[in-house]
Amino acid sequence: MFRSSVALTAAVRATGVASGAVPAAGVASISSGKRAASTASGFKVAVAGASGGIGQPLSLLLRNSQYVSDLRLYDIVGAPGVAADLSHIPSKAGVSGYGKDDVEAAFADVDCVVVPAGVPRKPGMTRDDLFNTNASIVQSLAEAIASAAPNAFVCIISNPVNSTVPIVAETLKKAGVYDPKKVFGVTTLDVIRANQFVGHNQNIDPKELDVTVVGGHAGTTILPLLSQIEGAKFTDDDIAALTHRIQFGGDEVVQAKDGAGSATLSMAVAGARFTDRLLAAASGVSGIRECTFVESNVADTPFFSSRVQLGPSGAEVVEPIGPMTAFEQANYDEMIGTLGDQIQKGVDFVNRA
Ligand SMILES: NC(=O)c1ccc[n+]([C@@H]2O[C@H](COP(=O)([O-])OP(=O)(O)OC[C@H]3O[C@@H](n4cnc5c(N)ncnc54)[C@H](O)[C@@H]3O)[C@@H](O)[C@H]2O)c1
Ligand SMILES: O=C(O)C[C@H](O)C(=O)O
Repeated sequence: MFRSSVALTAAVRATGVASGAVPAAGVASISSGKRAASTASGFKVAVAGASGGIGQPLSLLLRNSQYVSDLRLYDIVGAPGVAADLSHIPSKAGVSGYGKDDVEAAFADVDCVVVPAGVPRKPGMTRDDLFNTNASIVQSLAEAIASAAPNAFVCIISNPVNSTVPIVAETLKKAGVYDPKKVFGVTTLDVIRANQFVGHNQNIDPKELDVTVVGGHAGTTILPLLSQIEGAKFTDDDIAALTHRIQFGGDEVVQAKDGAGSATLSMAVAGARFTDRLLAAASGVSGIRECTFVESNVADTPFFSSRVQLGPSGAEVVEPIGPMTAFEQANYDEMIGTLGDQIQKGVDFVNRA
């Protein structure tokens, strides 16, 4: 009743991460530091930044995904240790860890690379303040993907997403391997926050919701379309307060962690949900529609997060934004220039002289 018009529940049940499904018990066949050979049907998935605050719980969740047969953990520090730890969790799937100099081996022929590598915010910082450090990290990882896994899906978590996704796209273009259907900015945390905050406001189970959140992933560029939630009834004050909380939910966590980083556990759940659904769609499960930041022409910027129909080739159909209220349109009009500037900043970074 309250859901957006999507086949959400079926998709959740079909994928497994959300329900914590673990494949049948077996002996982990791969020890850390070695290249994995798949022992179960599924996809080869690499996590870049696997030892970090997001990387570890995300890898744990992906370890339990029915769609992952070979999990490669890459980080400049600590990945073999994380892989050794995960390898003791019963699964037929392989898991292996790779250090600083082994990025090519980590990514070799994988089907999907998920990237939570890079520094997180501290209180008082914007996501854009991370650009100077994270732009180079993401660019170098994109170069390795272009070389070792040119056909892989690439799921970018590293901030500022509004700029790091264009950096990946431009880097892959330069290498001649860019497929716009395969590069995704992971904005799922905005969606799960919206589900949680709206669910409590409307007194319904947040797990029954799948709020459409469009735009980008930074402050006012995050635009939840609360008017598109079927059956919900909001006051104008609710809409203003919920919209602001969804836009600035990241700041709540940064402030509460008080210098120790930003959202990690909720992001791991969001990253695992997106990856699992992408892989489910790639394996032939139909009807999967997720909000994600992709190249498209549905808005006035070359990249935009909106609902995307996922399939074997990736982003198969980018759906239009749909009807917006005057409040939502005003928010869109106010932020779209900023979003365009942040995208252009990423493009310029790669194409600088
Ligand atoms: N998209 C989102 O919704 C979202 C949500 C939360 C955090 N983030 C972003 O995710 C990133 C990671 O956050 P975190 O809390 O996990 O940070 P973290 O510092 O805990 O972990 C980052 C990891 O990246 C690794 N790393 C650094 N350079 C690397 C490289 N060149 N190759 C491989 N690994 C490298 C580090 O060694 C570290 O283990 C940040 O940029 C943060 O802003 C995005
Ligand atoms: O807020 C941050 O810096 C991390 C992340 O983008 C979030 O939305 O929690």
